[in-house]
Amino acid sequence: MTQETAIQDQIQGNHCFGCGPDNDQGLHIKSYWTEKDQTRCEFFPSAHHNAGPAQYLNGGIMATVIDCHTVCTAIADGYLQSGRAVGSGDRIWYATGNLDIKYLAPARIDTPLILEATITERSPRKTVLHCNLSSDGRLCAKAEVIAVRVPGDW
Ligand SMILES: CCCCCCCCCCCCCCCC(=O)SCCNC(=O)CCNC(=O)[C@H](O)C(C)(C)COP(=O)(O)OP(=O)(O)OC[C@H]1O[C@@H](n2cnc3c(N)ncnc32)[C@H](O)[C@@H]1OP(=O)(O)O
Repeated sequence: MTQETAIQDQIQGNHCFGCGPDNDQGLHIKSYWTEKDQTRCEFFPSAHHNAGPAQYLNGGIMATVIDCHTVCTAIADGYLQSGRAVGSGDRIWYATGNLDIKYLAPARIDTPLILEATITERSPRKTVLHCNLSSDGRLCAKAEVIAVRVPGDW
């Protein structure tokens, strides 16, 4: 279940700091389906995304990329569950209801992050996802996210 076009590039008018193609100063993450209910994102940190020590990545940036990768996965899944192409017709939109992160090890600023999300539960109003964030072959954070469906004009 691989695809060439990122989920984010199939959705119009997204100004989100983490995932919006329409945000000039954003992180511009890109997420792709890998298997049924699973997506992957590779993110290259910039030098100014530091934590206190210059060699490590800021935890808020880690939270942002996890948030955006998982919520975009929930949005894409919402379209698929409705039998529609992602981004087609009336907007299907989810917001973060809960983001529970465990920071397990520091992530280096000069190494790409790999995010792997899995949908673990879905209902008409919410989607629950697990996400692992790895860097340099090491699991640096794991998260549980609840994405809640909101109206298209949210
Ligand atoms: C011009 C065109 C533009 C198009 C553009 C498209 C852009 C497309 C890409 C965007 C990608 C964004 C990626 C970043 C995502 C963000 O950063 S969003 C910003 C951060 N989040 C927020 O600001 C959300 C603020 N909170 C809220 O708005 C509301 O509290 C919520 C979360 C929508 C929930 O609303 P609600 O009416 O309380 O929901 P409710 O019906 O009571 O609950 C529904 C279900 O969710 C559960 N739930 C609700 N809240 C929670 C919670 N906090 N914790 C746990 N469970 C919860 C409930 O238990 C319930 O579960 P079930 O009973 O069904 O099992």
